[in-house]
Amino acid sequence: MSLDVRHLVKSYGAVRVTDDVTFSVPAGDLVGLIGPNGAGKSTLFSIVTGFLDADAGEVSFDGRPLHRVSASERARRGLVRTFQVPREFSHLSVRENLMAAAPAQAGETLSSLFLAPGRVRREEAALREKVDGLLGFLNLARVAEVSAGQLSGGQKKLVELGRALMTGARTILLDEPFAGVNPVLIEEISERVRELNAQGIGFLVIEHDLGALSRLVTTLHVMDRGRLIASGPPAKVLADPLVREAYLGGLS
Ligand SMILES: Nc1ncnc2c1ncn2[C@@H]1O[C@H](COP(=O)(O)OP(=O)(O)OP(=O)(O)O)[C@@H](O)[C@H]1O
Repeated sequence: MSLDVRHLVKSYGAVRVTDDVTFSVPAGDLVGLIGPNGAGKSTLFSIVTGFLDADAGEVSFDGRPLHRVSASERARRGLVRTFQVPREFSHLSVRENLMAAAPAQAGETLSSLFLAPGRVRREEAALREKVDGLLGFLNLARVAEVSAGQLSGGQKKLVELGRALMTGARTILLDEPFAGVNPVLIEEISERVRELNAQGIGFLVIEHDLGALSRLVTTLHVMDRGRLIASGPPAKVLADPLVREAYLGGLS
């Protein structure tokens, strides 16, 4: 399902945090979004996934405009984000975190518990099977019963990915999946993303680890001070003098 962002504008006071941003994530593509601190990347994610309203511009998913569509409805349609700081339920186990991310089940209404017990049982069995499958796929089976708050940074990122997958997402926006993650788990997360992408799930990934991101994505978009300044294959984009200048400027 393609994601299309057209002429997106968002200001805080006099500062344009996203300034006429236009780009697409074609269905099933693997795309990176980079830029110096404060460039506007996370704000863009929040607008695309419905956590924040834009001042102007349009976001469409699968050809349908998302104007006034809530974040939860966007998730139901298959467009889901993760957060820079994972938002797991720290006191719940990893398994419970995944269960809690599933779309509403028939068993959650009291009436269907009485009127359709067979359906409720079937849905619960299917849910358990899905969670077991994901725990195995994400290499989290060993820690399934551990409180999510006790996991390493990288494992928490895997739980976030698992929670996104539980919703049935078709396009997932990952906000800094490698931040605070050790190199071994960075490779593991990358591999899982590649496998999911091979199954047709599209990704848009914000990341400051440009080496790991470049090995993962086919296209990079670069933001600087709210504007999109470059797009293309990673090697070409990272060699672009305008991009190098943006990063050096950001470091000074
Ligand atoms: N609620 C807000 N009110 C005012 N300014 C904000 C708000 N949220 C973000 N900003 C500002 O908007 C700009 C863009 O922030 P944003 O978090 O989108 O950047 P980013 O590219 O994701 O940065 P980083 O890589 O550091 O996470 C920053 O200057 C930030 O201070």
